[in-house]
Amino acid sequence: MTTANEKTASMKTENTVWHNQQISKEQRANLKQQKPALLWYTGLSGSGKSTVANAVDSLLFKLGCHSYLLDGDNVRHGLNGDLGFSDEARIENIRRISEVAKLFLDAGLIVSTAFISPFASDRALAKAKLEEGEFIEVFIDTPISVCEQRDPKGLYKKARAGEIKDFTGIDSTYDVPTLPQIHVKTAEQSVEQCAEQIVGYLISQGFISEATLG
Ligand SMILES: Nc1ncnc2c1ncn2[C@@H]1O[C@H](COP(=O)(O)OS(=O)(=O)O)[C@@H](OP(=O)(O)O)[C@H]1O
Ligand SMILES: Nc1ncnc2c1ncn2[C@@H]1O[C@H](COP(=O)(O)OP(=O)(O)O)[C@@H](O)[C@H]1O
Repeated sequence: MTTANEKTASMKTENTVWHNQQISKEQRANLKQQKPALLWYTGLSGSGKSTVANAVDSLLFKLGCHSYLLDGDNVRHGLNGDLGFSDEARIENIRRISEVAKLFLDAGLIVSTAFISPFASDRALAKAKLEEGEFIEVFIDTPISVCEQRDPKGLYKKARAGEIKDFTGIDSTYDVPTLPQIHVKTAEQSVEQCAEQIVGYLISQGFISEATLG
């Protein structure tokens, strides 16, 4: 398996030079009166990543925050449309997402990413790209039995019938987060409760302040 590190090492960047920009990340964030953060949602298919991340993004919007949501299915329609679901493709998927998220943080935004992101090593690499404290792992913890019962896209049914290979939780690995900053259980909490818990964390950690809320 090619790791993301090996991939980066093989990139042809010898003749490119980094340009510092005149406007800093801090200036951009100050203008928005918030601290950039990355809410990194992870969980099985059907666990509720998109639903909860959308609820959080809507709440942030209503509160006057500047945020953006990168959603798995949507990003795979464009930027990552060339990637499938082998281990290698998932690693490259998460590598690209973490780089895009980093750019959005640089623009001063509160970013949400909603991808299965099954491998702990890739989530650790995404975290390592950011400044201390900016990476907030949000574990959408939903038992596979509940995900399978919900089956909003009929994918578990197809995977069980052998029509989809390498399906997460069935014949492809999911590394359960060991120390997520935020842990929500969608089988026990409503969407609203999950969203309030997550936004509450952002307020308690100072990413959103009185100034942001006006
Ligand atoms: N084999 C297999 N395994 C898991 N998921 C599959 C698969 N094939 C298609 N899908 C659909 O793709 C969505 C997951 O894409 P991600 O980019 O989040 O996956 S990953 O992070 O690269 O593992 C996932 O979306 P969510 O249900 O929103 O998680 C599925 O709709
Ligand atoms: N508390 C909850 N939080 C999130 N989703 C929930 C909850 N209760 C039920 N659901 C339902 O579960 C499904 C989750 O689907 P989705 O958000 O697309 O998950 P994922 O993005 O992880 O694949 C949706 O149909 C949603 O309405």
